[in-house]
Amino acid sequence: LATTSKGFGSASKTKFIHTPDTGEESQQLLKFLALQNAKGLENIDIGFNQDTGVRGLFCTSKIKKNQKICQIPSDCALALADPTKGEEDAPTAAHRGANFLDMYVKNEQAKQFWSPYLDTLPVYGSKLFDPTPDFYIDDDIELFEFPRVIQQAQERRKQITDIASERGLTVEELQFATWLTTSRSFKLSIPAPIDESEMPKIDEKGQVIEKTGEKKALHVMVPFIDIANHDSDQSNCKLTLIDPEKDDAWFALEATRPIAAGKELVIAYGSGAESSVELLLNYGFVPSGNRIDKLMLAKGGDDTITSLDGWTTTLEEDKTMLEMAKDDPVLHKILQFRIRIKETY
Ligand SMILES: C[S@@+](CC[C@H](N)C(=O)[O-])C[C@H]1O[C@@H](n2cnc3c(N)ncnc32)[C@H](O)[C@@H]1O
Repeated sequence: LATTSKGFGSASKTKFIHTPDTGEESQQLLKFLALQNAKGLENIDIGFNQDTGVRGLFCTSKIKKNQKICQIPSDCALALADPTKGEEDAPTAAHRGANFLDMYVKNEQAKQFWSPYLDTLPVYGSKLFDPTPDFYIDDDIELFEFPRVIQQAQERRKQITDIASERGLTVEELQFATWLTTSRSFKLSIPAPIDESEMPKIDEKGQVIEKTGEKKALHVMVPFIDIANHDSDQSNCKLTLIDPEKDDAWFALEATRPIAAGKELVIAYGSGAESSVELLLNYGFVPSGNRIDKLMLAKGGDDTITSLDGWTTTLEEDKTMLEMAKDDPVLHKILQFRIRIKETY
């Protein structure tokens, strides 16, 4: 417990729910960002949630609604495609993983510049590695008993195998890079950089059509902000892009509600309304609750379920097995998912 001032002489206790991350990697990342003129770093601690042990971001002081809690210069972000081409350059998750390896890990100059960030990323098999179903063997994938999970996990694996051979990468390195980039990147819609070498376009009246205004989808990894965890129902901040048309654009973590000092800063991943199926497939975790699941399972939704008859086990059996699967992370995640779906149904 620490004490913070509330103003007017009254002091209140701030309950911290995290243990600060004092490790060398985090300290180097903060130093690197400070050198790049990042703002608001003092408002946030990188730390470990004392309940879950998961690394995340925690605010050190009271935050107002709409406050830009921290700002990271856009030069620090890692684009996962050529910004002039956007999705054309990286249409699938596996392409973005391959681009990450080529552009940052295997490019000596880029690797050196970004090493304070790259060193903070999860490594394969570590506590921070939360595998998506495509890492599982076929028999385990089947145990999810959910058609779209099985189909997409297999599809992802095929994409990875194809792109690995196309780009001269090993399947293992590309599978991990694909997980890393999918679970940590933000999809943006940005004004496409103007290609001055291109001939100006003329409209039917012979007027030059302004080259601005065109938007491209681009996935980027934003150091530091990518440590924020997800909350399906109670996020308190979001990522915003400030001045995207200017050279000195910024990525900001912006409060969507007032936040008390000590709270974890949590965002809503992806579209902001991701079902637990999407969260599992792209980020590798099953949230403890998720209002969006009701819409997903509803009649006419993406994953309509008309009955629970086809499942091999009941909700109660899954809950009993979950208790026994504490030391088996693969089975634990499969059961968490089955319980999430059945509870929603
Ligand atoms: C963008 S990273 C967030 C930072 C991550 N905790 C770290 O320290 O590198 C996304 C990963 O964080 C974890 N994560 C985020 N939100 C979570 C949640 N609500 N429950 C469980 N794990 C979560 C998952 O492992 C996910 O793949």
